[in-house]
Amino acid sequence: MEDDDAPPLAVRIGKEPESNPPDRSYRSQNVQRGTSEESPVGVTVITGYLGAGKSTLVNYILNAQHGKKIAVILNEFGEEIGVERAMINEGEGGALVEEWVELANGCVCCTVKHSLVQALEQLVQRKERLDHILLETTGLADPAPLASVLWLDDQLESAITLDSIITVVDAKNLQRQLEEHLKSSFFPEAFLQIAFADVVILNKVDLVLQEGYGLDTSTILEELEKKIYDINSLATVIHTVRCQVDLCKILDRQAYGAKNLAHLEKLLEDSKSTFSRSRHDNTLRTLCIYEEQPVDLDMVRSWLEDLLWEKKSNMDVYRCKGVLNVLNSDQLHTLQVSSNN
Ligand SMILES: Nc1nc2c(ncn2[C@@H]2O[C@H](COP(=O)(O)OP(=O)(O)OP(=O)(O)O)[C@@H](O)[C@H]2O)c(=O)[nH]1
Repeated sequence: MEDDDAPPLAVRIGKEPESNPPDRSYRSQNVQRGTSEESPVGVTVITGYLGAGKSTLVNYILNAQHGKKIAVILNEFGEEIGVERAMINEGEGGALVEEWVELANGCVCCTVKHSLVQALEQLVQRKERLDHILLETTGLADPAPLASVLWLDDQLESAITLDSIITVVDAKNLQRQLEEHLKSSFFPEAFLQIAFADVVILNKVDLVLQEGYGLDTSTILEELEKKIYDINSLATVIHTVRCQVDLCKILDRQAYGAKNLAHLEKLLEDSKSTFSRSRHDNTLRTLCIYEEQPVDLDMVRSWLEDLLWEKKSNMDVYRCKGVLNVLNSDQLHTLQVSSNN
């Protein structure tokens, strides 16, 4: 990983950078290039740990009344293409989405980074102009290299702009993920995704309410918010159930526009000295199962029980999803399991 890819951990800074910005003139030139021609297309990066609710947010945005022509780039860690897309309601004949791009078999933050650049180039060269691009990363993505692609790529920069990085977190699992990260450096992605966010969506608040933990709900949520601010004091935190959020709070934020440039540069510089290099938790693996024949639903259920609850395969499963062609059914079924839910 190159030094330029190191992420900006969000740290509290004073107002001085405005008056004395670091000398990164290439960036300033590119920002000016973007404003002198047609305004660049905003890209919202939607990140968040496995099963936190990223696709739920994409669905919510696409189905809202925003009047925008939106393209969606989906990135899947596994090699099976189409599973992620099956989780999203594209509308009648795909009407809700202007264009889809699926990048499978690797993470946009590392192995398929170049495919991302190509995909973005193609999207902005379309005859019919897009209003916005949503990029849903894998749950294991580190936003830092993505931000560097979107901020610094010469070919892209005049045509697109990083509008915002939205990190969706699972209110029920966040505490455990952060504790384990501190103890053992597991879940580095969960930590980095928050460090990098412009907006953190504290999702699945309903599950916190259900569980209660013997504490007042608002106390639990306040504690979680505090943990988020400890990592990133600059983020806007929004509580949601099923990612239902006012779109004004997440689209067209221009969070990384020229006016925040000095501030961002400062974050990037600061992060270089403080960042730990363990980008991916390499104890995690993905496994894709492809079955040509229709499956027996009872057998699938029993197999899942053995896998998830009895732990007969001797592994922890953080996320499981799929599209099932079920015996004696003329409809496709989707399968969703996210850890501890
Ligand atoms: N109870 C509850 N479930 C939710 C909420 N938001 C999402 N879910 C469910 O959580 C599961 C995972 O949601 P997704 O949107 O697919 O999560 P994701 O982050 O896209 O998952 P990956 O891409 O696999 O990392 C699905 O079964 C959702 O229906 C919520 O606020 N409350």
